[in-house]
Amino acid sequence: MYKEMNLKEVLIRFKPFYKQYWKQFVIVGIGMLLASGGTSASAYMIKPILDQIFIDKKETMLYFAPFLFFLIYFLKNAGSYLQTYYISYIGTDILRILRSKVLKNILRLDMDFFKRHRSGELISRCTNDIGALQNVVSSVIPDFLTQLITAIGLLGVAVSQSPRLAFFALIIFPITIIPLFYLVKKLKLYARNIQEKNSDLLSRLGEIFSNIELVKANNAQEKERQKFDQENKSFCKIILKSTRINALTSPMMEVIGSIGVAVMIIVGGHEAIKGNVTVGSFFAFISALFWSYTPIKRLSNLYGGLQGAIAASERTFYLLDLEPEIKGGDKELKSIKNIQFKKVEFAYDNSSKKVLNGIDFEFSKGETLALVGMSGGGKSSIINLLMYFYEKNKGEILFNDVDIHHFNIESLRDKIGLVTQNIYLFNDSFAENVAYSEDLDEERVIEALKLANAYEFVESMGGIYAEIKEHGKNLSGGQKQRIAIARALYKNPDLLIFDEATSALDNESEKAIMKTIENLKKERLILMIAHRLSTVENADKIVVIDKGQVLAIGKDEELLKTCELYRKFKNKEKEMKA
Ligand SMILES: Nc1ncnc2c1ncn2[C@@H]1O[C@H](COP(=O)(O)OP(=O)(O)OP(=O)(O)O)[C@@H](O)[C@H]1O
Repeated sequence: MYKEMNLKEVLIRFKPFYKQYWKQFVIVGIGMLLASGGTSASAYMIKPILDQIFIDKKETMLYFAPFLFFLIYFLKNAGSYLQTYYISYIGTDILRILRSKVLKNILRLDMDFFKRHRSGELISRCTNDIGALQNVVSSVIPDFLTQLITAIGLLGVAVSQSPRLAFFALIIFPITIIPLFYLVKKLKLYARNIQEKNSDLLSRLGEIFSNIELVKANNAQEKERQKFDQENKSFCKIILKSTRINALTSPMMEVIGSIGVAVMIIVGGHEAIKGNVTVGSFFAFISALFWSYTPIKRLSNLYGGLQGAIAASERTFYLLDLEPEIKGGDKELKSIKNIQFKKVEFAYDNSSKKVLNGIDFEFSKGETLALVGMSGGGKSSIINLLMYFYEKNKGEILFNDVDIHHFNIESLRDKIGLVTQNIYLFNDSFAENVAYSEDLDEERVIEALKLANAYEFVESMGGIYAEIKEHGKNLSGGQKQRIAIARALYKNPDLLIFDEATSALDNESEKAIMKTIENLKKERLILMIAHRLSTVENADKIVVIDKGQVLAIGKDEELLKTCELYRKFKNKEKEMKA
């Protein structure tokens, strides 16, 4: 699904982000040089201390050396501080930008994308994956660079003390690296699996909590826990596998490395006995070699950590690169006067199963159009196409005689107010919920609430600035629906769409809202879907949809005469009422 990347590709992708931080990078560079140089300088100091103080017994060195030691350690640690803080600053800030870019791009994507990905998975991508990158950018990469410079510096000291001994060391050194390659490959694979399992885990939790009523009503707590446990177990299993490999790297390298150091003691000891190197040089050499072992070992561990970042980068850049298929055009939709469907065909997911198969209808400003028909007939799919959530496969959807694909998507959706069965409320005040995407205007909020027959109950709950808690859990189904209707009305759209929007209302409220809708229609187009035919019998046009096709179009009394399916629906409703 996402393109595999190597470290170089990941670093290249980060390049545009790095540019603005050049000043901080200069400070980090100075810090790194000081920190790494300090370690090498301490190793280098061993030779003059041993040779001049202990062997040549020079007293001046006795006073000079401790001062130099303090200075070296001061600079080394000041460098370490500068490097740690500024690299963390760069990392944190880059990831703040990246997180925001990822969300911006995700929000641009087609509705289809959101149907294919579970929300838990997307949350995990925006938090865990980017969190993994943060850890790496602000700690692993700088640590990696410091350790690398330190190791090079120390090896330089070793070479300067005795090139002959260093030559032996350099033969042994690569042997310790070989097993690393195998381990690192494994670590990358595990890192990718860990991130996938983690997002599975979050998705499952998200599903449990958002369906909590269903879970409790069916006493499915135990079943859900068992399903969660399975995911939880496989998540832990993969973490342990990765930890095992990670934990193995360092000891393995140390054991192999100790053989190398043992050989160096024999060879170096011989050289010292023969007088080819001074005692100071020998100790400086061995110290540099010993000390270089710590950064090399750390490097191997950090390289393992980098694999996690590469896997996280693959997933993050995949999201950042995704393009919506529905792009729309440049034309601004200023107002809607007329809407026409001409032989529209549509299938979800490019499948061969056509959900709409040649839909034709038309309606204009001042008219109410109702879509009725059997469940699964394709009514909501028509609305999905009108909102441009999906692209039709064939035919034309015309707004004022111009096809939908010419219009800028934002300008199109600005002109449409959509109220669906699913009500979305935010933990915010009534006023904020009604004004939602637009600026809050108190008078307009009150007017919209009054039109939606909701002002009275909002007043009784503390007024328009009272908070809606837990996504509307303190409201009844009908109350929530009235807030959603007020939100659609606040936008003052040209086209109002009600998809089963009055189904949760009692008869009184429904009648009141239908009256409002009737008053609103003069300046607008109204599209309604309703299972209760009584709701739509006053519509100017009723379109009977069956199996993705238009069976008949007409007013209530016409359809009662001409359309058998409509008659059947109407009779069924009468029987139910009786
Ligand atoms: N996102 C989707 N992906 C794939 N198929 C879908 C999707 N949404 C709906 N369908 C299918 O499209 C067909 C038409 O569904 P649609 O929701 O448009 O019907 P409807 O007339 O609005 O039904 P209802 O009255 O029950 O809401 C159904 O067979 C449904 O299974």
